[in-house]
Amino acid sequence: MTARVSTGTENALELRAVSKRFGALAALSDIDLTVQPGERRAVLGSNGAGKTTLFNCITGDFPPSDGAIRFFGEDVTGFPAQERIRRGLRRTYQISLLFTGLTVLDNVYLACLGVSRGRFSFLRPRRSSPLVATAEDLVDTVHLSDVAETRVSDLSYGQQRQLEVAMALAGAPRFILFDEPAAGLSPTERRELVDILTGLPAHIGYIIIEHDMDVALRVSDYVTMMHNGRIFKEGKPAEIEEDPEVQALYLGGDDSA
Ligand SMILES: Nc1ncnc2c1ncn2[C@@H]1O[C@H](COP(=O)(O)OP(=O)(O)OP(=O)(O)O)[C@@H](O)[C@H]1O
Repeated sequence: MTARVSTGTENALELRAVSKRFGALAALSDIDLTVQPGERRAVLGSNGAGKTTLFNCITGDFPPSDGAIRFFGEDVTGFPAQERIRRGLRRTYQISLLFTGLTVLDNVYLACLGVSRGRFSFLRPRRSSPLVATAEDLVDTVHLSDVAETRVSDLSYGQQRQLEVAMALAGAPRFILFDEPAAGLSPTERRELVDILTGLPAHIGYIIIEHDMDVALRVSDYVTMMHNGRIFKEGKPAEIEEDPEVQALYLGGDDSA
């Protein structure tokens, strides 16, 4: 496996000895993780491995029990979620958070409005608003221009997941956490999502939690495998794919690693 060490330059994300306990349960134990700017990282692991807990600690949805988290060099361990968003961190959730009665464009516009500090307005968006143009660009980035004026409730499930990617792109993020964006998608929808993720601007790094090994390996530069709240393996996609221990865990259902 390729070793990942800090180069001394500013990393996008750096976790040092991060642990999270829920009572007696250690959901995360001693996690060290370094992700460089623009890097695309997949986090894989069985149910309960601690992947979503890892995201929650990084976003500030809840604090770690121990350890430190740095975002582009700044210690954000004690920062509330909103402060991390202001610094360019975004996430998507397993559960959809879309306004289903509004159009695709309105959803993205509202996401842009929500992250543009101090510019709240109760008026309907005007076509001339710069934020509308930004929202249109984001809709295009996720291949939804043809349905920009369609209500979200009339979109396919796959299109709704694409829309969630657009919403995460609002407000010029530097880093995005994608929580199982391919879950429930058809093979065609998965290919579309892979195209969208691999086509994102190069400066935007991300971590993607993904159960589908094929999707994870295609959209990432580097892979972190978790099991029982710990990192047990890291490497490039090709190394992970060929690793016998990973194969045993993923294909054989071995729970003893
Ligand atoms: N708020 C919480 N309170 C108590 N236990 C929790 C909480 N959140 C997570 N856990 C527990 O922590 C462990 C890790 O859960 P987590 O959701 O992070 O795993 P995961 O790898 O994301 O799994 P999945 O793939 O099923 O989403 C599990 O045993 C879970 O039951």
